Amino acid sequence: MDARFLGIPELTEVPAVAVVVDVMRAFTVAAWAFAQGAEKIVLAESLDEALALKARHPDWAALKDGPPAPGFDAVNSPGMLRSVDLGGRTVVQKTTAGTVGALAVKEASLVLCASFVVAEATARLLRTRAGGSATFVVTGEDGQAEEDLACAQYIARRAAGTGADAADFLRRAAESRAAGELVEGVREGVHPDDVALCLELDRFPFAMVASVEDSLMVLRPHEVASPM
Ligand SMILES: O=C(O)[C@H](CS(=O)(=O)O)OP(=O)(O)O
Ligand SMILES: [Mg+2]
Repeated sequence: MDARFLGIPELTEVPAVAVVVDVMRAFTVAAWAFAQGAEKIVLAESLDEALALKARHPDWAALKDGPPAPGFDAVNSPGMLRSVDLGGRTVVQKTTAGTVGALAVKEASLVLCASFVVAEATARLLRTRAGGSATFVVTGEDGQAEEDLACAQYIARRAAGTGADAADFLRRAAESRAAGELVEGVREGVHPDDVALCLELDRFPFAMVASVEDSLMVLRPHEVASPM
């Protein structure tokens, strides 16, 4: 597979196929939201847009990163979200890196949002749909976030059918600055299990596909059949 790895500021043209990677924590959280029953996730451009959507749809659940805030129902923490029943609900998500990265490639023909918990399903979907090339958006730290780069490189290797020892990639993520900040309590809205949950390889069998629906960027789970 012809894979390019770019930070959000480096996205100067619209890629055909984009894989937007945010391990800690937006797209681990998104996968957990689907596991908890969410029907879809609307990726909001701003906190104000998230609140406006919530005001228009009071039954939707609004989620942001950082500390809890008035008007929001949840924070960007897989450890906290895994005990919330989201059956049939729409979630509105706004975070610092992940949702921004997905919105930056909203015009691509195929947009996948990914993390380690959906790595194999994402790679499998790429094998069938990518046509041999993909741009991986490394959302954290302007493309330098080690947890996102490691996950992107792992998925690219799996999509190419190249052998990849997951342990090396997971170790890089575990030693990343983001993991350290989450463990040390530098970041807010954190559950003690968050880092471990972000490092659970292939916890979920679905990939996550984002597309524009009624002018909103909407993320949905996409079941990927296992090879026979
Ligand atoms: O919630 C997160 O882990 C980060 C935000 S911050 O670095 O904690 O402020 O957002 P994400 O978009 O999920 O990287
Ligand atoms: Mg991140």
